[in-house]
Amino acid sequence: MPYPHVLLSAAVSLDGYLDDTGPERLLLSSPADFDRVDEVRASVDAILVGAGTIRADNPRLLVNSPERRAARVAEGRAEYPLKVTVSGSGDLDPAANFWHTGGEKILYTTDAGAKRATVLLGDTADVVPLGAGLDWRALLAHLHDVRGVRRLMVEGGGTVHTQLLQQGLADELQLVLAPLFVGDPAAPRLFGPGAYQGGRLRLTDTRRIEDVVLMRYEPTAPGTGPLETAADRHWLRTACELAALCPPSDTAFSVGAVIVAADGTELARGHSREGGDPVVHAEEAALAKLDPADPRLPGATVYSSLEPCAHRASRPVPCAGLILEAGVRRVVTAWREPDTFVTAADGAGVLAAGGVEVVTVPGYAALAQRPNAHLPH
Ligand SMILES: NC(=O)C1=CN([C@@H]2O[C@H](COP(=O)(O)OP(=O)(O)OC[C@H]3O[C@@H](n4cnc5c(N)ncnc54)[C@H](OP(=O)(O)O)[C@@H]3O)[C@@H](O)[C@H]2O)C=CC1
Ligand SMILES: Nc1c(N[C@@H]2O[C@H](COP(=O)(O)O)[C@@H](O)[C@H]2O)[nH]c(=O)[nH]c1=O
Repeated sequence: MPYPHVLLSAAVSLDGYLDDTGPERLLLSSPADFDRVDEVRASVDAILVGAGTIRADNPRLLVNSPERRAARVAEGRAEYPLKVTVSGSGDLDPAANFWHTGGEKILYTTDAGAKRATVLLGDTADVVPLGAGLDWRALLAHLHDVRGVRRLMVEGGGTVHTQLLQQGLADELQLVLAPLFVGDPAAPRLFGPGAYQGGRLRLTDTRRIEDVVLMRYEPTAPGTGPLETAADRHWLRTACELAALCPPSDTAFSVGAVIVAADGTELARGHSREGGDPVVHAEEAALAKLDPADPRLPGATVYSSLEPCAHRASRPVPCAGLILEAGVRRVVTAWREPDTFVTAADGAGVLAAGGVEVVTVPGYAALAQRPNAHLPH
């Protein structure tokens, strides 16, 4: 199920706080950084904040630059991004600036919250109940499928940021570190307690902006169950892109594969026909780079642009068998094998029968097929 690209944005003090406990919003960003935030807002389809931020800050969440708004309109987009909020209670102040500035507004809430919010808000906003609880995946799917949102900027607060990161739904973090301290344990923190990915995130950019530092990160750790995470999509895209390195062939697929440890460390990568071997497969090439006794293998995820093979003429063991032998318990793939070379190959079935969690992400099938466009499938 496709979701928007989710960008978490926040400014944080040196001691990790998002705000103080005073009545006014704490300005952590510098003037130039607020302008950068405005630029990011102008680039997205929707901006989301939690109900706690509406209560604490009474934000407008506008694109303030007239030039940026004009550019959006010139591109055929709405002048302002869609404004999105979440509330379990539905207890929202109808006089808040959020509802009376900018473009369209949407509230995601519970069934009980929707009853309360509808009374309070009338037709000021589109009120969308998501059931007894608030399911973030349902929210993201609704934004993508019903509202056409492809890029979502999340501007907090900490409760919302924490959930999206812990549930593996954040594609990107844009954090600004401000040179000041809050020092009040009652103040809201950027990230709360709970289960985060182990290991390190990927640092993709740093930039000095006056006296603050912008840091951009991407989560790296694979998901752990049947649902794909943002990090899974990142690694699967890498696998698909690796297939471009394959020497051309009219008699075999071009496939890329990456093996990633549970903490997000890349262990090995490979592609079809790598290193002058005319028949080696991507998963096989990647696994061959690892010690079979590597203790990280049982917790690792194999990403392969094409479903691992179930039958081979050129080798004794197909890739599904190699993966089982390696003790890997999770495989993420973009494209189920068509009948081009082997009829009814079912590598996913072989893996599942061996106890491996196989996750297929159809949204990446076109990318996996691109280097194989000359083959019938
Ligand atoms: N420095 C910065 O960059 C930023 C700072 N901030 C600061 O953050 C603080 C607010 O953060 P915080 O208090 O964590 O509030 P949030 O903005 O994260 O909102 C939390 C509220 O959202 C609703 N909500 C969130 N998740 C769920 C869920 N799974 N199910 C149901 N409802 C949910 C609930 O609303 P309800 O209570 O209605 O049920 C909850 O109380 C403010 O002080 C603000 O200034 C905010 C944004 C950016
Ligand atoms: N304090 C703080 C942020 N706070 C965010 O900005 C929102 C208010 O924006 P506006 O409606 O335009 O005034 C607020 O609700 C919160 O999401 N953001 C930042 O980049 N840096 C900061 O220092």
